[in-house]
Amino acid sequence: MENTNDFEYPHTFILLGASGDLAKKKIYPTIWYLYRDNLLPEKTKFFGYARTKQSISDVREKSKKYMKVRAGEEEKFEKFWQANDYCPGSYDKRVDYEILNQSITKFEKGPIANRIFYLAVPPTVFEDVTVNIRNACISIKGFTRVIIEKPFGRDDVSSSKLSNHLAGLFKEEQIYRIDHYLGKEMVQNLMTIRFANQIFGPSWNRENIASVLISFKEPFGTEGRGGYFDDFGIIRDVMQNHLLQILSLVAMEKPVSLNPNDIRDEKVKVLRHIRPIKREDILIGQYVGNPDGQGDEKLGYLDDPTVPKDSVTPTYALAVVYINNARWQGIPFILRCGKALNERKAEVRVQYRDVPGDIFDGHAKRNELVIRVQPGEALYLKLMSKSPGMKFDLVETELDLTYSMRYREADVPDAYERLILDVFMGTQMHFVRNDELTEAWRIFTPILNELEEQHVKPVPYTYGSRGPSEADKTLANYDFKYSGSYKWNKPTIH
Ligand SMILES: NC(=O)C1=CN([C@@H]2O[C@H](COP(=O)(O)OP(=O)(O)OC[C@H]3O[C@@H](n4cnc5c(N)ncnc54)[C@H](OP(=O)(O)O)[C@@H]3O)[C@@H](O)[C@H]2O)C=CC1
Ligand SMILES: O=C1O[C@H](COP(=O)(O)O)[C@@H](O)[C@H](O)[C@H]1O
Repeated sequence: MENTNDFEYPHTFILLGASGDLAKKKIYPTIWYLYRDNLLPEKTKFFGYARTKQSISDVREKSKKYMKVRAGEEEKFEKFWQANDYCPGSYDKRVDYEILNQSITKFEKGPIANRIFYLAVPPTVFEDVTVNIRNACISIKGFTRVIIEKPFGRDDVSSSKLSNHLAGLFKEEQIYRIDHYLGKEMVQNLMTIRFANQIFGPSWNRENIASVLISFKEPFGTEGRGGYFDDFGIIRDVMQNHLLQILSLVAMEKPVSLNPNDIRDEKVKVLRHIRPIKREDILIGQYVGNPDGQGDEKLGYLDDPTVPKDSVTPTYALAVVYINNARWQGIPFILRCGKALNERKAEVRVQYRDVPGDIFDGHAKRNELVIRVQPGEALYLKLMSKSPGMKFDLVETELDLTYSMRYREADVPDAYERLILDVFMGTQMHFVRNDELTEAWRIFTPILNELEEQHVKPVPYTYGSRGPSEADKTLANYDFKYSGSYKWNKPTIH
């Protein structure tokens, strides 16, 4: 067949679960921004599909407050909604998908037309939806691509069942598993930082690096979403996917090329060197209310009415993984994530070893390369310098690449914008391949089972704190040194 991967052909983007939260808060705004910026094929038609009986005007109304329309963009915004349609239907009845198919076909003029399905639906209907797309809706004159959202199962067995199910319906190159952290600017920058700078390559190993800390922090709790969360917990929600994806980009060997499969081959390879996490290598926590806090901060996880009163689901976890290869053997990679903490932050800290043969009476602190994913993308390298002036003292300082200062005009796109555009373009570099998923579950399933079977009680930490007090001791035990003496002189913008 002719290469159909061309933006001149008609494309249809079908959003299943169009009545849901993700759709209104994230996907409709995202496709609008892509449309507004003329990034999509000109002949793109959008279809919403869900059980709710409503019109496209209702969808528009519900997503209105999440979509930014700047002055002068009103006309384009109207055109965007004219390119949208909504088709109500059930998830399990083939006949409804046949009606959807007929509606899509009406717009597919010409010999070639492509379809992209975005599954913003709960896992319970996932199998029905994919079977019905395959049976009634695939494009017969172009490509069909399917975007799926986590959870990709809840352990190795359920994930492999899901993978087998999908493999029976679509080829791997048709499946786009979203981990939205792979769409974030600084996560995408990891490969560039590592492989386009000779300064880092030679020291990126066990001889020079003492430990690596990869953190995710959120300043809010489950806020009524505890029902979903309680079945998964923070390890499945954040650590097994987002943090492990970051780890594989930090630790993998240089890929043969930028070809998506060459990159994903290296990511899988590094994961294969990790043994499953052991009980002694993990600390779990659950937040409790802060009586002195404001509003929601007063409430602990167990106060969420959608959470069982005796739940032992962790809302915080710190786990250490070791990569048993020549580059990293013995070096702790510390993954740390939690909800209801003191701040919103996602970052990687690569901490170098102490300087050998110290001539500065122990005043030389460790170098640390910090890759700040959010908020406020930044890359800074903490280093020692002579204090300016007559004295010969040491001062802790940094080489600082703060994006908002260095790239003032740059517009850093949202993760979903990049990822959805990638699907139109057919590049799978920033999507999770099936074998990556298998490895991720191999590493995490035994500890998840052990924690659940033994009903291990998480340690309490206060809403709004930095997490369980034990965590800093654990970090120190795994050779992550915090001196507490570094001060950042925030530059002022002139
Ligand atoms: N370009 C930029 O944006 C730059 C920003 N900065 C800012 O300067 C400030 C300080 O820099 P930073 O790199 O964070 O350096 P620090 O070494 O001062 O702090 C590092 C982190 O260590 C953690 N920490 C605090 N107490 C302990 C402890 N007892 N044991 C172990 N860890 C501890 C905290 O994070 P946690 O609670 O997550 O553990 C803290 O953020 C930050 O706000 C940073 O964002 C600095 C340079 C450049
Ligand atoms: O996948 C998830 O990520 C969000 C955090 O995403 P971010 O882009 O805002 O950092 C988290 O709140 C949610 O629990 C989790 O499922």
